[in-house]
Amino acid sequence: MREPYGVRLAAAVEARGPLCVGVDPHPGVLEAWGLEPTVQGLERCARGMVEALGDQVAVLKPQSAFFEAYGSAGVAVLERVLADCAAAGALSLLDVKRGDIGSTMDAYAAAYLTDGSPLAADAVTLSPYLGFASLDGAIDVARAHGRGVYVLALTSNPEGPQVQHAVTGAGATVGQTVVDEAARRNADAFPLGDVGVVVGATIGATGTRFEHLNGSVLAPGLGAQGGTAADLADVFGAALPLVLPTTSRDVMRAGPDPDALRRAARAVVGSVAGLR
Ligand SMILES: O=c1ccn([C@@H]2O[C@H](COP(=O)(O)O)[C@@H](O)[C@H]2O)c(=O)[nH]1
Repeated sequence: MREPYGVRLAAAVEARGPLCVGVDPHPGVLEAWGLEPTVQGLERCARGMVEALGDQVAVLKPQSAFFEAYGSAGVAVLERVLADCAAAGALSLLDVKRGDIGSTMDAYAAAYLTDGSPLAADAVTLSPYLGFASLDGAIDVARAHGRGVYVLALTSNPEGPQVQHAVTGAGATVGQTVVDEAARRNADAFPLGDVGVVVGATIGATGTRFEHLNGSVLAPGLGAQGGTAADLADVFGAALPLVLPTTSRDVMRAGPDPDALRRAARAVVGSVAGLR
């Protein structure tokens, strides 16, 4: 029986430091690595990232879109990348941003959160815009299998505030509502619940309150999107101990040399570890 995701995440961060490195085999990254934009290039890049960092960082986050772009052969590479993460001892967080009606969410949960599925990851990203409760079935499946979810709350892109800063009938912003719904599902968990949220490092001070969240906050946007370690302090303040910063291109551009990738990842850990 696998321990709960929140327990496994806390242990991984304690052992390896607070960092999630994204595995985004973007065409520009393949080119910089001297690889062709082919399935072979995709596999060399993505599995090279896990070879270099799988025994170094707490979490690796493959971005599904860059694998799906190559069709079934690309998805097969993603399956191998997820298996590599498990073998290397890094938690895998599959960035798929799924969100649908409950019955369809059950199928996504079977694909990404169920033991024995070739695409199962330790955690996945989910979108709450069909209503947070539409995700409850997937959250239940994640829990039953010692896995976790990260729900989009305040994303790192400049278009996010149009939706996420809107105020609901109950008087809270949409982003705060997502954080509060996650907090309800994490009540009483120790040291962290299994329902995380995604909040960009780029969003500035929004006044969003995290004190009851009791879950992980995935913070994308460092590096290529302009976010810095100092921004994390502004965005999260006292909630910094919950924050799992994530960066993809900023580390990947150091490759393909494995030592250079490790140095790049260590530099990011160093820049954020002192803030916590
Ligand atoms: O709000 C969000 C949610 C997810 N992402 C994803 O994270 C990486 C960021 O890549 P960088 O190269 O570090 O910019 C990418 O896969 C996004 O889809 C995000 O950026 N913001």
